[in-house]
Amino acid sequence: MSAKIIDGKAIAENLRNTIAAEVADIAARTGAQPGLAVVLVGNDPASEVYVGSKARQTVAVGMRSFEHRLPADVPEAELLALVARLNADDAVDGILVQLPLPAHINTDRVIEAIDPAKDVDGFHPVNAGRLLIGLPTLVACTPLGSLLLLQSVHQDFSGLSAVVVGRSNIVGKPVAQLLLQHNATVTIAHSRTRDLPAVVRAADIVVAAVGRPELVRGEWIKSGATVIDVGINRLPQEPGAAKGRLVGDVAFDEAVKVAGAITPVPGGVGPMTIACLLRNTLQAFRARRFGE
Ligand SMILES: NC(=O)C1=CN([C@@H]2O[C@H](COP(=O)(O)OP(=O)(O)OC[C@H]3O[C@@H](n4cnc5c(N)ncnc54)[C@H](OP(=O)(O)O)[C@@H]3O)[C@@H](O)[C@H]2O)C=CC1
Ligand SMILES: Nc1nc(=O)c2c([nH]1)NC[C@@H]1CN(c3ccc(C(=O)N[C@@H](CCC(=O)O)C(=O)O)cc3)C=[N+]21
Repeated sequence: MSAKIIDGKAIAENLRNTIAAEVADIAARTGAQPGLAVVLVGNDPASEVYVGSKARQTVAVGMRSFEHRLPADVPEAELLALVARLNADDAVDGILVQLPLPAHINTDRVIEAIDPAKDVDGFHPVNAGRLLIGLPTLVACTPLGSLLLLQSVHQDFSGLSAVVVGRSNIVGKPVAQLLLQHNATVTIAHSRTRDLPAVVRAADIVVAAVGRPELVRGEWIKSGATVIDVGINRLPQEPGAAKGRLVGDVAFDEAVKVAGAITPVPGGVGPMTIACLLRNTLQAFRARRFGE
């Protein structure tokens, strides 16, 4: 038996279409338009690609896109000053500072400088804390996208055991919180976990957010489990190829034979991340301008 492939690309497109319709409706009624500011420090080629596609999709759903590019050696104070200007700019509803930042910049300080009401990444301690407590908030895009993909398979997670591999603040921890909030029984595994294959084998839902190409093998997966592969790993370039192949944290070809449903890489969580960024921007816009 072969797993159902969860089509993140198609689900993301649906979500973007819904957002575009709502943006058009609000524009027709009020003349107001949501705005998203993306800040890129340095010129990492992968980040350039993401920032470019974010800007394109922002405009495609009818929002304003503001791109700010700063040199890799920009002083931290200058980045903080830009964030302060964006906080004060009424045309800006969402602010995203692309990570990772160069080593001389204190990432926590930059994240904490963002107005929580405009923190469409959901990384600010206020928003992370609200998620933990179960208050309405801006939820980090990749975790939210992962949840929406899971909800395309499972109505409810009651009685299901979920294993999240990875405990980063931007993916692992918030994914685990969302799963818990939706009644899964959640285990968080990481680099110090003993016998990871056995831990994963117990899971009805596996979320892999590790950053290790194809770490999770097919034989680790319980038959019929749902697998969400968050990993985006670029393999070394083969001779003659333009680019290295993109693979997830799960050995897809093996896991697809065992799982009940699985996300591909590319075309899984990645496209959902950007769609959820637009969703969060619309949410922040409504909250700021209409108090919704
Ligand atoms: N699709 C998307 O939109 C996005 C994809 N990603 C991708 O998701 C992946 C994870 O990203 P991120 O959370 O930022 O990564 P981090 O490097 O911040 O965290 C990785 C986590 O994996 C754990 N880990 C590392 N090696 C192992 C191992 N051998 N066994 C078990 N656990 C291990 C680490 O454990 P410990 O804490 O003990 O060190 C850590 O908790 C990456 O591939 C990244 O590219 C990230 C963001 C968005
Ligand atoms: N402040 C901040 N917020 C982020 O959300 C953030 C970030 N920094 N830094 C980097 C990571 C990574 N990330 C991705 C977004 C989209 C795809 C995506 O669309 N991937 C496509 C393929 C893209 C390709 O071909 O390279 C896919 O999986 O199908 C991937 C990864 C957001 N991140």
